[in-house]
Amino acid sequence: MVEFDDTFRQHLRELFVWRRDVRRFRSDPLPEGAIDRLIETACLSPSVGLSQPWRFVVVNDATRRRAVADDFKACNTDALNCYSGERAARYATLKLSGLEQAPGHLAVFADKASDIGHGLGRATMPETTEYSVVAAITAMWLAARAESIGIGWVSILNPDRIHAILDVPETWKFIAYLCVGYPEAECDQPELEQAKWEHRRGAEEFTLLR
Ligand SMILES: Cc1cc2c(cc1C)N(C[C@H](O)[C@H](O)[C@H](O)COP(=O)(O)O)c1[nH]c(=O)[nH]c(=O)c1N2
Repeated sequence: MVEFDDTFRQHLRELFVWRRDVRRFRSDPLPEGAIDRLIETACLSPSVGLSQPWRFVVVNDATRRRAVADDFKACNTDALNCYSGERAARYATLKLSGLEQAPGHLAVFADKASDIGHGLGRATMPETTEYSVVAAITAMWLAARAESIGIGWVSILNPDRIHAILDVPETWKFIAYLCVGYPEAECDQPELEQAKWEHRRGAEEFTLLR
């Protein structure tokens, strides 16, 4: 039986506080095997019916990386055009991906057709497949931070284009594109909070008693 003591719990809490979505990466490469190790940890995550629906694509090919970065640029321009006035001006100052600098690129998909898990738990809530993949990404995000590696989730992308660029099976649903690398700086405050876009709110704002 493994026991976790107060010191561990305190460190774990610090890990949660200091995990960041990272958009600014140093150029030094990741150590050999780092991404594989993160994927292995992610595979320990809970999944509906033990279906392990996560599918990872390590994107090393420069042409595909360029195509993803170009898609981000196009989608980000469209996103900017959805705002106006002061909000648009503020949006334009935000750095919303580290695609150009991150040494590691990792796309994550959910396999909607896999029969691993024999459908358990998915009959009334098929979306639990995607939820399982997000649970794995969260585990990976924290495990990375424990190794001082930063992850940045990029969703300002067109899923169909990402699917085509990465040439993955039809039944895979695009969930996330992750930039992986060493952060330029550490901070205990979200970058969007530092940029005064939004602020983190406390649990009491999101909790009901019934
Ligand atoms: C599903 C999803 C999708 C995205 C994000 C997160 C998640 C969960 N986040 C990161 C997000 O902005 C960040 O998590 C919050 O601002 C809180 O900051 P910390 O993660 O605590 O640093 C994110 N950030 C960004 O710069 N570009 C993006 O496209 C996205 N997309």
